[in-house]
Amino acid sequence: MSVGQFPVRASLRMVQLRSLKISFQNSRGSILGCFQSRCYFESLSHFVLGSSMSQRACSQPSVALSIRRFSSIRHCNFMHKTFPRLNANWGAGMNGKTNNGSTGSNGNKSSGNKGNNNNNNNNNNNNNNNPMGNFSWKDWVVPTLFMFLLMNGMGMSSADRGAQLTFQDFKVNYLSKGLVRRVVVINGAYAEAELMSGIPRHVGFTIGSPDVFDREMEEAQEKLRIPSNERIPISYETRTSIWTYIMPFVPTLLLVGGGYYLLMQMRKRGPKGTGGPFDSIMNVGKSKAKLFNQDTNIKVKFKDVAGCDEAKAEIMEFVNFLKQPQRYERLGAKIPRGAILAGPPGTGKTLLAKATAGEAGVPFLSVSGSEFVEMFVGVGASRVRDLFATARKLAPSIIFIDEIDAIGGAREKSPMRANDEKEATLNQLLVEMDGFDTSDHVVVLAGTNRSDMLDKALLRPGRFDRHIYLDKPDIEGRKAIYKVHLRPIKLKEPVTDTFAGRLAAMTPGFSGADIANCCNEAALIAARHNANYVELKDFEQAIERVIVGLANKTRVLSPEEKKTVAYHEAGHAICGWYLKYADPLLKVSIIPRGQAALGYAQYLPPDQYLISREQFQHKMIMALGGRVSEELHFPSVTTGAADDLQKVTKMANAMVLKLGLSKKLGTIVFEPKDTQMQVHKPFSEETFEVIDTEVHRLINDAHARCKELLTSKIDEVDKVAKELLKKEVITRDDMIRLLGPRPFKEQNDAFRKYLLPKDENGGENPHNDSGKPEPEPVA
Ligand SMILES: Nc1ncnc2c1ncn2[C@@H]1O[C@H](COP(=O)(O)OP(=O)(O)OP(=O)(O)O)[C@@H](O)[C@H]1O
Repeated sequence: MSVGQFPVRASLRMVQLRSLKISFQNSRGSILGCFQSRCYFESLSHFVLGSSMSQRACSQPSVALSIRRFSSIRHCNFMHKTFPRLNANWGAGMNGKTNNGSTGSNGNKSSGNKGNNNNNNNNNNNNNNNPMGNFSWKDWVVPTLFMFLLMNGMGMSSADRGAQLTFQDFKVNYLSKGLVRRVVVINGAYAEAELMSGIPRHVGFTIGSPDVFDREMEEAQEKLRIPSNERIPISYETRTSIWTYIMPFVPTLLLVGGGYYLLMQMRKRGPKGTGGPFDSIMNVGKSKAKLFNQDTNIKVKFKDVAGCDEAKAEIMEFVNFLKQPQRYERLGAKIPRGAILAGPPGTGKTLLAKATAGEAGVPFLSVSGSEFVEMFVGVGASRVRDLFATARKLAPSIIFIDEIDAIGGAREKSPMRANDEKEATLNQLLVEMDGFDTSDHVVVLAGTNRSDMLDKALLRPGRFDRHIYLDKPDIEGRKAIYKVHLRPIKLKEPVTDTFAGRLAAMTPGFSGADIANCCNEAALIAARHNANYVELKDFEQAIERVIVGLANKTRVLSPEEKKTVAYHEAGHAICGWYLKYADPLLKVSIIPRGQAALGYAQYLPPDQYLISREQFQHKMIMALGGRVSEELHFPSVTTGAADDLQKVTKMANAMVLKLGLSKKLGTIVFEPKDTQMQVHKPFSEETFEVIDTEVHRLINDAHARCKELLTSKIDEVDKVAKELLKKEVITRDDMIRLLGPRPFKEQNDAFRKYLLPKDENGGENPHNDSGKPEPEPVA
């Protein structure tokens, strides 16, 4: 009996048994199809044979994805399509039942007599309504493949094994009835009996061991009195599953597949345009330079770079060359290939390079020296090659390498300390700069804070022929930079020369970046107070914040500590007031600020390039003012002068060792360069002793002179300290009120020009601020 001729009786029995049904559903819950294990059909045939084995037979490994009432099989298109005859019979059976008034599989009550045609129509309707129709073959492939593999994975398909029995069942139902043609023992563990005819063709059962099975078969046949020449032949086979071959490769396949999938995911999720880490591996040798051109529109122009006119003039030549190369070439001039922009941090090197590109209107490739450095040898060199190749393609163009010291540092002489990757990168840079001739119209600009440590080969003419030094701006430079950065700031009045000059005078030693930061801070402070404009007081606060840090409100000093700080700062202030070469005093405060300062006195040093011996000595006396004041006013001194003492020692050492300002030691310098390690002392023991005594003498002298000064001004120190304790902050005006005008003319011209009130600094007082003759400086 074939499955196609499946009788109604059997199907009804199955409904009662609530047998297995495998269904595939998509994510929306629609049934894609269902699948009935062969064992299931085989088990049906056992019912037909009147066997009670079907339930056991259905205990085939659990392949069911969902177990439902068998009746819902009506929705299974797969069954309808695959087994049309079964489908027809099935429909007849089910509907035959419902026609009799019982509840149909879908719970609907049917009425009226409808023949098979109607049933088929119903089925067709069901098919049409079936959501499965919307799915493509792809929806079938994965689940079907999965099922196939799963069933193979169970060792052998149910078709291989036939119905599952016990040896006892086999003896009673098959052997004793003479239905068995032959038996095959598979893998020594499973016996498959081929039947004479009918369905199933095979039945099977597990055995303990072949020997025992042989014996039991012998005994069973003996008991059944089967003559020895008619005994069932038993053969032995070894069968292997497809999985036996596949399984060893599965971990590898999973690893490779998983890795590939992860890479793909990372690539998808990487930052836009970069392609994620996958791309970074692939493009490891590519230059990371950022390209700016007319499209990306470099908005920086020379007018935005203030206070470095000489540097601008130098670099302007590059711009002219890139704009009109023939003007130079027709006279046989070769334009310099590159320029090193050197100088302290924040002095506008990058800004100047950008402005050059902005003015020239040519592509600008900007890269940082550190971007060439990679763990792998050769990557840096490859990036350099790529950078220059790109620049040549885009010519005329500008390459800007910021922080070139990262790759251009002097090569190590000792092989022990050599760095292959760094040297390979530098060599490639040297080659590329030699390699392109001036007709390439590529200009290389490089920025560094440490031009002293660059390799000499890089600096020779023909490579970086121009060395442009950008120093911290002087008062006029600062004024110009303030004017640039005040442009976007909302002030009450338009920026005047005096306003910018006043700010510039208050910020000696500030770099362009400091000034930009200061302007921004002032705007932030004004915004914090909800002000409509940014005012001078906001700038003053911002400057104070940049110089000495934020007021430290959490650091609370005891009254005793506060008194010590007040006298300490008053000592500094008095020294500053009565010493001829002291810088103008702006403010004294005993409010703790920043990390360590418990108080501070703010002076305005001039832009000064030469310092005399007297000026040095006065600076040392001023620095010692705090400690000496403590000595004079308290029984014991504190640690508060640690920083001052460090400064004084440094100054004394510099005077003796570096500046030739010691009379005893004379004009000899012993200060080693910062870059060199000092192994041997470059002086004899006698000279060492002289140095030692000279340093001591200078400090002791300064201390004695400071003590002399503060003892003579003990009342003034007292007044200032008391005022400080009362107000915490005193200004120059308070000092004038307490002590009278300073007896010396201020040395700082910028201070006199922008910060001194007119009446204090009128043309009538050429000598000093008080109008009295200057006293003799403290000798
Ligand atoms: N001469 C200047 N004129 C106007 N603004 C300036 C000037 N110099 C510096 N700045 C301001 O300081 C910022 C930082 O300057 P820049 O990056 O050019 O400094 P740098 O010299 O390259 O510093 P580093 O050596 O640390 O790289 C600039 O964006 C600009 O706002």
